[in-house]
Amino acid sequence: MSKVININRLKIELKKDILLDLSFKIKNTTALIGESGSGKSLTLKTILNLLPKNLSADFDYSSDFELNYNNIGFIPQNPFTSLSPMTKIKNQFFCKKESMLLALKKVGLDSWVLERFPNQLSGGQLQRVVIAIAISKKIKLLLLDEPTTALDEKNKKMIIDLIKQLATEFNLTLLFITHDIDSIKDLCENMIIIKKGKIIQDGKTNEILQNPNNEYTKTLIESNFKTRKFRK
Ligand SMILES: Nc1ncnc2c1ncn2[C@@H]1O[C@H](COP(=O)(O)OP(=O)(O)OP(=O)(O)O)[C@@H](O)[C@H]1O
Repeated sequence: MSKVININRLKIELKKDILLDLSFKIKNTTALIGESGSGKSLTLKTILNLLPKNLSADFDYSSDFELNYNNIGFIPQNPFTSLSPMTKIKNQFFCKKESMLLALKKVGLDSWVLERFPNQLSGGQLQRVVIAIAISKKIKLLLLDEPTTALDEKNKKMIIDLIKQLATEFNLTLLFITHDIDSIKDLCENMIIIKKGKIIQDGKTNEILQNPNNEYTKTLIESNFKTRKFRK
């Protein structure tokens, strides 16, 4: 079983305005869903200790491990900008070559990647490299910020399937942030819906999809399925 992280209090203020006020559990595979501006990135930045200085944070959590650089992997939205462009892939890992090769193998890549620069790889390959770097660190929690947004449909599915497989194999706890319910419905067991910095609904993904208890959740679900039909 993966570890549960209890976010007891996550409150972010900008002067007198409360931007975020949440408490929730990150359990197994959990998705945090909300429209633009709802507070998804602020939640991630707080967990990663990367909050801008103009904001004040009241953050309290409990878990079996510390939320720090060694235990957390982060997969950002855009693989094209998340790696250093002038640095060969082999120098973007922070481990021995043996561990690099092992991690690359887990994401379906090989040693040839190590001598390349990021702009010599495709989006799908780059996102796999980013995932390989994360798992090479023996992390416990994987944070994902819309990791498939910059990818085409084929790569999207490949990355979601890969994350699912690695989460099981490495016993990772996942927090997947997105506005796209469609991308997480087969991956995340639990779902938290946020609006304007507050939790609107949370529970099992399949139960929420079958029984959204408010208009906002319904709209998020419907807009996803509409977009999907439109794309076909
Ligand atoms: N550094 C900051 N200073 C002031 N306000 C901020 C700052 N960062 C974020 N905010 C505000 O906090 C709210 C939540 O922002 P956040 O970036 O977490 O949204 P989001 O859900 O990630 O949106 P998106 O899906 O568009 O990325 C927004 O109203 C935003 O304007």
